[in-house]
Amino acid sequence: MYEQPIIQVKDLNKRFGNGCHHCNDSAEANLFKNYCPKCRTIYACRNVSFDVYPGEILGIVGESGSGKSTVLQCLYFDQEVTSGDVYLDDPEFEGLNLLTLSSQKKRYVRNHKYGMVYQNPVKGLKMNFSTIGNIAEKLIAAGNRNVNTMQLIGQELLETVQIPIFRMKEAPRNFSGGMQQRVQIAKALSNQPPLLFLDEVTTGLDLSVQAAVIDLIKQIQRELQISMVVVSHDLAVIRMLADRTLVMLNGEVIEQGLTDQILEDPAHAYSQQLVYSML
Ligand SMILES: Nc1ncnc2c1ncn2[C@@H]1O[C@H](COP(=O)(O)OP(=O)(O)OP(=O)(O)O)[C@@H](O)[C@H]1O
Repeated sequence: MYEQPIIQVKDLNKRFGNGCHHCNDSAEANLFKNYCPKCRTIYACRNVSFDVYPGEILGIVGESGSGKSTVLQCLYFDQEVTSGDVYLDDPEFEGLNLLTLSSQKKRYVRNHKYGMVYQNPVKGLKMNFSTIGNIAEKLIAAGNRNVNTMQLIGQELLETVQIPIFRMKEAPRNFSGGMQQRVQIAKALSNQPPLLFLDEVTTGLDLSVQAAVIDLIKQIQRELQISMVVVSHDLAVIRMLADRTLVMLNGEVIEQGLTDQILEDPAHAYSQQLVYSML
């Protein structure tokens, strides 16, 4: 049976700067890497298009500065896009380009339909709130009001991400990097979003903690069947997590396909370099 993508992203563009006649007319031809050598406008992502299917993990891999985080930030409305269309398979938003919604509606989408785990936990958590308070914050934003229910949901989520319940009143600033990422994951899952964005969630963690966070993400995907977009500069992380992968370079998607296919037979020279550097 043909399955409808949970999210469709079409021709997403984000530039930092106004552009000039040199790059506006023909960005493709006149850029050096991802910027215009005349006006220094940065074309952080250019014509990025992809679909994510229900229960699928889509990986986005590429070197630092290739535009991976910008794509997630545009989808999560942290950045205003320059142009592009994003459609969610949801009766509430049928046929609506999410990028053109009012800020109130965008907030609604963030609170009810999306979860986000940032590379830097400081962006995703209130470091001085209690851990359970951080989860409650997202639950309240999603419309929950019953304190007992929120407490129960919070405890269940902390169990899922293996944070001891007796530490739930502690602030995340007391926790290790791996624990902070786990709290972010619990918070992101609290509104039961159909779609989760994860930005370099294992970067900066030591190898055994990285492996534990990756196992947790796989377990969540298996048990909850949430669709995910996982961004990493590390192809080894993408290999462990993603069903399909986009390879980005200088703001563009240069290759996409099944992760196994890209690993076995990378078509683009840059993807080949990424794969060989992993061996
Ligand atoms: N607020 C900003 N102002 C100007 N340029 C920006 C801004 N944010 C990102 N950029 C530029 O956009 C490009 C893409 O950055 P982005 O952070 O998306 O890359 P990335 O692939 O996620 O790399 P990293 O993993 O190092 O964050 C880079 O050239 C970056 O310098």
